[in-house]
Amino acid sequence: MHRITPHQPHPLFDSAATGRIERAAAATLPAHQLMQRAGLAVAQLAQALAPYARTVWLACGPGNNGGDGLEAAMHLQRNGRQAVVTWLGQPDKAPADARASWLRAQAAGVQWADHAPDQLSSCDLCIDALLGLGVSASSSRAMDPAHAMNAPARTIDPRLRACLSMLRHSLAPVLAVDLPSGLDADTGQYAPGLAPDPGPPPGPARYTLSLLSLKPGLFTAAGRDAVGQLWFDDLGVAPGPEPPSAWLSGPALAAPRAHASHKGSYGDVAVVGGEGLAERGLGMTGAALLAASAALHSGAGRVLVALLDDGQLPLDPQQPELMLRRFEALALERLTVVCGCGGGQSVGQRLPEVITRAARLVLDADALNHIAGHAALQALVLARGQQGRPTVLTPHPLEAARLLGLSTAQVQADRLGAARQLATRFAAVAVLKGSGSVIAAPGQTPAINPTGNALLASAGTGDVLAGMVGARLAAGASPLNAACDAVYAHGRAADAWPAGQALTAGELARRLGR
Ligand SMILES: NC(=O)C1=CN([C@@H]2O[C@H](COP(=O)(O)OP(=O)(O)OC[C@H]3O[C@@H](n4cnc5c(N)ncnc54)[C@H](O)[C@@H]3O)[C@@H](O)[C@H]2O)[C@@H](O)CC1
Ligand SMILES: [K+]
Repeated sequence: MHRITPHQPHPLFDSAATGRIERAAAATLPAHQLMQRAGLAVAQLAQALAPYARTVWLACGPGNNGGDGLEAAMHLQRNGRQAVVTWLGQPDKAPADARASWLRAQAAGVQWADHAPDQLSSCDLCIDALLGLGVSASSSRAMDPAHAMNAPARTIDPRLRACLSMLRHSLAPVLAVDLPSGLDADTGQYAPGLAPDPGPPPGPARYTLSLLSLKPGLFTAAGRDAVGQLWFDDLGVAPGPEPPSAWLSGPALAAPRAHASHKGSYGDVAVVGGEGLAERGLGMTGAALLAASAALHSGAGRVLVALLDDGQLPLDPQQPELMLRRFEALALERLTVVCGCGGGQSVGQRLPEVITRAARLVLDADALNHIAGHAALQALVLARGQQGRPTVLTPHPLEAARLLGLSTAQVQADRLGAARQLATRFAAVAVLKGSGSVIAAPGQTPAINPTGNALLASAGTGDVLAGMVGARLAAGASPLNAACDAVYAHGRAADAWPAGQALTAGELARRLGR
């Protein structure tokens, strides 16, 4: 068992893949073995997290997730804790493993209760074993048109609802078994009717022990807020031939710079964007300058900026290293172009040339919005991808929704699926930004980024990311590596941000080289 941190990459397995791993393992093991290992792991982590807990309340659902909780209750009771169990299952309807663990918990003398004990203190512990992987199975059935047509909306057992509410409002720490209950292991979204009430995320003392595999939903969408501190136990089972459904990104290997190198060794980035104030009264040159600053501080050899402001700004006195250029003066065929940051309406007329001529290309913000509205531009992006010319798209969920002709909610409902769809549709690397950014490339296993936090929810941080991707592409990284490394470093910079200091995009860009 170990704690999961962003320092290392990990393979992720969705609910279907986890099911296959489980069935393969179960076929070679004595009956009930996996649940016994799961329950023991839960009890061990519970005791390590709450060594002074006298009482442990275990909320156990009707399926095998509840079975893990019952098994853990037996160990905790035997180890001298008062294990108080609320079990929502029924002996005659429970899966065989869960029923066996119920019998073992009974024999150990756990206490049965309808709800959480009143006197739980912050030293005690709650264990959330209500729902695990079963939620994903029910969600995928609900999304299957064949079932969705006839399936009535699921009614939620009021006892389940009450237990969920107690856990979510608990002052005692909460350890979730396998997944925070209600969270879909594949999408990181809560199943209908099981989401917590809107409001700030749960308190700090929240833990999740993922069993057998790490699942994508733990790391994206609502997953990151829900899981708290994440632990993993593989239950002694290797994934075998099962390919990962996704990867959790890790840090890039440091690439030392040769002494015998010069600015030309690290490539030229050209930023095309930043509509001027004169155009429509909406000055957006700052966005392009932020992207350029990020490229500069990420190590690009030279950074050129073609502002869409009719030459109003000849020099950025804060960043004299940036070389301002008229768009017509850019030798696009030799450049890595970052296009769209603050591009407004003006970027539209530059896009056909940029898309067809740029050697390497990052498309962001208004470039993406224009492309979404113009089928001819979409065809040009696809064509360059099909010619094998490096292209990275960096949409946030709304931009992704426009590109795919979906709603933002549909994109968020399946972030991995949406990123994969974008990558296929445009033969490009797609970075779907947001909590747990997803990076997808055509025909490759997608990655989820583990770094970053809500400090990044401020104006201009997306422009900084686009510049970072551009710098890596210019230095020769593949589009997928450039995107994964930039997203990771962007989040890492936010994670290392000094407490109590506001994160601004300009400062974020300046800190990148440190
Ligand atoms: N699959 C595995 O690899 C292993 C599974 N184990 C445990 O078993 C769990 C999976 O067990 P199950 O497949 O029995 O599933 P769960 O126990 O997660 O859920 C099944 C129950 O939840 C109900 N349910 C599902 N979706 C619901 C929704 N949207 N609203 C309300 N109720 C809903 C179902 O009706 C069913 O009663 C794992 O998460 C893990 O904790 C472990 O014992 C070890 C091995
Ligand atoms: K759970």
